[in-house]
Amino acid sequence: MSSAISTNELTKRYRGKTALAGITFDVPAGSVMGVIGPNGAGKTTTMRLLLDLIRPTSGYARVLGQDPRVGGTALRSRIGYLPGELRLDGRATGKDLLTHYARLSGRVQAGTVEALAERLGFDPTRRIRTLSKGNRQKLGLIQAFMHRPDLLVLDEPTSGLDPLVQQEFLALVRDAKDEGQTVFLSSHVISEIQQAADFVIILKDGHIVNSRSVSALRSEAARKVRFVMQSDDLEGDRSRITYEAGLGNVRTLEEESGSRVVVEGTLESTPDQFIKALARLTIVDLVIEEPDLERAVLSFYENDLEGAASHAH
Ligand SMILES: Nc1ncnc2c1ncn2[C@@H]1O[C@H](COP(=O)(O)OP(=O)(O)OP(=O)(O)O)[C@@H](O)[C@H]1O
Repeated sequence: MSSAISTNELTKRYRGKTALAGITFDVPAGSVMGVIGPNGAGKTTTMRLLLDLIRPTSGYARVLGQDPRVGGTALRSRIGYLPGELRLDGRATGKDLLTHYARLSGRVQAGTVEALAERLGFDPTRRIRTLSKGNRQKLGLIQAFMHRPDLLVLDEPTSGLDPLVQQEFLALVRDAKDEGQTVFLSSHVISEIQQAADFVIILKDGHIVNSRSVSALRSEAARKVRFVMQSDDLEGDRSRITYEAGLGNVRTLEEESGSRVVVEGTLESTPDQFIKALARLTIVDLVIEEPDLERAVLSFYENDLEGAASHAH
C-alpha cells in the first residue's frame, strides 16, 4: 500500500531547543492515523512541517508523494488542514469565509458546505467574531473537509466540541476513510483515537515512544475484571482464579451475609481461558471492562526514556 505521509528522521530545532528529535513514520494511504502525546510533545510541529508552514532542521517528509517544500498550492489544495489554534476574527460571516476559501481551492462541490454545516450544527450566517470556541472549531472543520481533500491533517480536531458534535466529527472521519481519504489527527485523549484511528503514534518530548495499530494496543492493554461468586472454599477458588483462569492482582472481598465473594483483578489470560475456568465456579455477576488504553499510553509516557534512547541509535 502506498503512503500518504512518510517521514525520515524529521527534525526541528529552535535555537538549541529540540521540538522534534528525528521522527520516522508512515501513514498508509486510506488509513486514519492518530498522534497522541502530552503538551509540548511535538504534535503541532509535525503537522506544521507536513504543511510546509515551517521547515525541518534536518530529515524530510513526503506528503502525497511530494516534498512539501516544493509541492506548492497544487499539493496544498489536496490537503485539508485544521490548525490547532484558529485565528479568526472579523465582521465577515462563516459563509463569507468559506466561500472565499472555496474560491481559492476551486474544488468545492455545490451543497457540500451546507451539508457539513448541517451535520455539525453550524450557523454560517453568524459573524465570525461572535462565534464561541466550539463554533469556530466547527468552521475550521468545515473548511478542512469541504473540498474532499486526499489528506486531512487535523490538529486537536475535537477541542471545544460538545460530546454530540464530537460523535458527528468521528462519523465524518469514518466517511472520509470510506471515500479513500487519509486522515492524520492529533489528540490528548486516547478514547478518541481509539474510536477514530487505525494506527497510533505516541509522541513525547519530540520522540516517537511507540507506534502500533490501535487493535494491537487494545489487545496489550490490561482489562479489569470484577465478578461475584458463591464460594464455600475460598482458598481453592482463589487458586483456581489465579492459575486456571489467569487473573492477576486478585483481590477478594467476602460479603457480610452468606458465602458471596467479590473478586477483582486484571485479565492476563485470553477471555476464552478465563471464561472456561470460571464456568466451574458459581458466578452471580460478571463485568469485564474495556481495555484500559489510557493507562497503556501513560505507561509509554513514563517509560519513554528507554524508548527515546533506543530510537537515538
Ligand atoms: N516557534 C517556536 N519557538 C520555540 N520553541 C517552539 C516553537 N514552536 C514550538 N516550540 C517548542 O517545541 C515543542 C513542541 O511543541 P508542539 O507545539 O509541537 O507540541 P504539541 O505536542 O503540539 O503540544 P500541545 O499538546 O501543547 O499542543 C515545545 O516544547 C514547544 O515549546
